[in-house]
Amino acid sequence: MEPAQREERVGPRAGAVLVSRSCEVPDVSYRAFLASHPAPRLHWAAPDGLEVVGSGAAVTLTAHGTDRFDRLREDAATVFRDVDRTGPAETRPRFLGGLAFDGTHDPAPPWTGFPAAAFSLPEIQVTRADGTTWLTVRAYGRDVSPDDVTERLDRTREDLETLPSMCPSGGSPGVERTEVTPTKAEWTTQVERAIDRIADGDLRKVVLATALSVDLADEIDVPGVLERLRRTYPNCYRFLVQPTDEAAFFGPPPERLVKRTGDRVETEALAGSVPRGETPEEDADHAQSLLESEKLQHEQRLVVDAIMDQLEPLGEPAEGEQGVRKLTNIQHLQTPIEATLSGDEHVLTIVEALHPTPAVGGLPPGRAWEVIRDTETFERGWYAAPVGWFDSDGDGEFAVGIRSGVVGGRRATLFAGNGIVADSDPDEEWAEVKHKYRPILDELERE
Ligand SMILES: C=C(O[C@@H]1C=C(C(=O)O)C=C[C@H]1O)C(=O)O
Repeated sequence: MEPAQREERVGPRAGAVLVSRSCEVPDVSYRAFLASHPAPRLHWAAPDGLEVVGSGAAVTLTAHGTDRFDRLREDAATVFRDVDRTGPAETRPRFLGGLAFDGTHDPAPPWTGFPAAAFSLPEIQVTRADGTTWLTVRAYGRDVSPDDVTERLDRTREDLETLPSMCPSGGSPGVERTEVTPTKAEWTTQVERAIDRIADGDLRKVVLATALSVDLADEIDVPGVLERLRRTYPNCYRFLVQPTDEAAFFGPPPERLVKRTGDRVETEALAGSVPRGETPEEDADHAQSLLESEKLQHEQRLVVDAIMDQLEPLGEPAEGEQGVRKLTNIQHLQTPIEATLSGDEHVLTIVEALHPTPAVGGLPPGRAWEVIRDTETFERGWYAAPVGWFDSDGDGEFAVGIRSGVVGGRRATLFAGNGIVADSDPDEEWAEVKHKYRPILDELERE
């Protein structure tokens, strides 16, 4: 099914028009859509509503370096300058994509095809919002014919009707071998060194991550996995960023980095973790220990205060009531934070101000990043970095790309990290990190 995989990315250009046509369609299986459309493929689902799936890229914005956010905002403004579109607000152009953890990221394997920032407007997109499903077809260029786009919309609508509404489950690929970086012994040394640095006084918290390299017995059915994650992690985001057939980054992250709607900003501090219990009593005991732990409350407080400080220059932040966020495999301390913007700040500006929060970086941020770079022996790539969408008004929503992995062929690399503070215990932190692999690892292992 069209469109064919493209070698070349189409970037923003002066004088080009974005032509977009949409129509309402009967609900479509996202899994079937993804399975029958080639890369580039994108998927975004927020737990409270918007679900988007797309194939092809009418236009792609990429950026590298410390000014990558400025570059994205400017290039997006160029694309949005001339838009010819039909359809309701739900189908307005939303750039979907994300960024690498670090602006100077170099796309070496397993991150082939993932620049330091990349956002696209899919050529074919299905949007589900407020119980309605829409199909959108787009083209971008200097001599795009709107009639051609309308014709393509009609053809694509017919194609969609032939998609099965349910597909048989592809099953799990099976795991042949796993290798974790660092080893348990190396991790213990890394955590002890981080604790020493904290004792020295120039570091308060650092999030150290691990990478699990997995050799698969078979190729993975990513659309099938995303469909199953909808059921196993219903209160999480779900995303897929797949620039080519060679590499797909995906996962069910629980953490919101930011949602901007007009002058309203919603974010959260999510830090401090305990396992779920086997019984309701054990589960409640774990939750209680989470709330009562001085160490975990300290970790959470550092994140809340940092986010409040990071938002302060942009508006008026307000801290909500702390609670326990229960996921299928783990529970976290969570504090919602809201802000009213004082100016018309683009969601990318807020992303830039917040990323990385000390939930995935540390404190102070510059020092923590130095420690991460000195310590971790693999590239974070897009792990723990912003993934989401933005529109022409500067509204948008981003998750933190954790509980995630990048897969190509029969090799998957999963990532998981944990916040290290003064009284961290390497063994406990190790056990906790392993829990964070579960959402994807469970899908890779054969039942
Ligand atoms: C870094 C990760 O998770 C983050 C770290 C947490 C912690 O230290 O307790 C909890 C939630 C996330 O903000 C991860 O999942 O890889």
